[in-house]
Amino acid sequence: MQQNQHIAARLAAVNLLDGVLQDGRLMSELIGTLDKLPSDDRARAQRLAMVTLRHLDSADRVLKPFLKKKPDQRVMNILRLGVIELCVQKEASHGVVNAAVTIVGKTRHTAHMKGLVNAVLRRVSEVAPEEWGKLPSPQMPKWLRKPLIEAYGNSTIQKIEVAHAKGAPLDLTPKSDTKSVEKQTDGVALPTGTVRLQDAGQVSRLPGYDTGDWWIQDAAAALPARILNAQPGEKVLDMCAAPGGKTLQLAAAGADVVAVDISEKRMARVQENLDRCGLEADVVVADVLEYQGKFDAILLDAPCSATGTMRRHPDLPYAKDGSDFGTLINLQARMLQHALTLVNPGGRLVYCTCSLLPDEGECQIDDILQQHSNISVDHDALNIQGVDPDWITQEGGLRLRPDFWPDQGGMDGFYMACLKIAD
Ligand SMILES: C[S@@+](CC[C@H](N)C(=O)[O-])C[C@H]1O[C@@H](n2cnc3c(N)ncnc32)[C@H](O)[C@@H]1O
Repeated sequence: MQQNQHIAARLAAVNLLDGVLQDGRLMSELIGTLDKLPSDDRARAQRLAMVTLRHLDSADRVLKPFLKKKPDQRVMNILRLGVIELCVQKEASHGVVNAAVTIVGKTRHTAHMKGLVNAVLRRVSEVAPEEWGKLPSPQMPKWLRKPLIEAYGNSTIQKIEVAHAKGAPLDLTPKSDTKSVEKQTDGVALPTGTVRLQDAGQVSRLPGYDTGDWWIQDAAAALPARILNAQPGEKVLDMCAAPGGKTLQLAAAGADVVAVDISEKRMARVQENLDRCGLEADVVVADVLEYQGKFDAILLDAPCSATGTMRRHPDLPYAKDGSDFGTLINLQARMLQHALTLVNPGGRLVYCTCSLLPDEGECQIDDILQQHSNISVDHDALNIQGVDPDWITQEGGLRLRPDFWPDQGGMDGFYMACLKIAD
């Protein structure tokens, strides 16, 4: 029975890999396919698929000498999963090889590859686990690596790849008191006030979850709202708000917050989070491009490539190929232009994206500054606790990268800038 369950989880992991690598779908879109599995198997399947995607380049390097010709994608994914189980999960070789052979035998068009899978994984199990630690960090796919090397240079990209391979810890934003959240969760407070947990386990079981003392938010993602520095009673618009980490920060600061997002489903999560944390905001489902009103301060967290979140979402560079980035860059520019019409004179706007691509960050701000003589960058806004002056860019924004804070567990890639609108 136990053995069958493990086969079920491994089979589901291979199906997830097929979904990402063959069909170009994100893991978040595929999770629903696991609904029939018991929760332990579901978690195991997701974990196995995520670790395999995170180390895909290394798994392929290990397999290459043992394959005269690359087999079809499904067989390749079964082999990749086997390599990861042997080299990362350190599972016993007989169980890994038997499971892989069983899975390859389950599908008619791959069943004839049982012998190859058996032979390759047996040979991998003899040499690879020891060699694994000597491999370079897995590289991201070329379509993304190339523009990022152009933007940051080869050595920075190598450091970012080291950070991606490590994955991400769990970061919490305290509702009010950092010290008590640090103590309650046994976490460590980072210089910017985020509390970081290395081995969190199930989030809803952590102390302070039910009482809404904190919410999950990467340390980098917590900075745009800190830079906006909303004041009690100020009228603040959170554009593109769901799932609501920044809405919660703005509401916790005592601002009068309107949170707008086009996704009804995601906005239901914003309301749930507000309720859990005992905070209030006006939650509106709408297209921000059509939304009207006047505000003292605006936070625009525009939809983007999400390339800054790859350490958390290793499926992203495989499910995407960059073909939709032009549309996103255009949408960001339109949202930014519209947002500026909603700010009161003398007000401020923080623009941000969880992207590593300068086209979605620095270039958007450069364009706005060229087009509007009444708008300037608020350099003083970046003067907040824990922000390293080295992170400040030429035009006055903040460029955050996964390779920053390497000894503390890194941070997501992010860009943000605070714009001032003249009176
Ligand atoms: C980067 S996420 C926002 C994350 C959020 N600010 C937070 O901190 O939790 C981008 C959001 O933009 C929303 N979005 C995309 N196009 C939109 C539009 N035209 N109008 C409103 N929201 C939109 C998506 O539904 C998504 O929730």
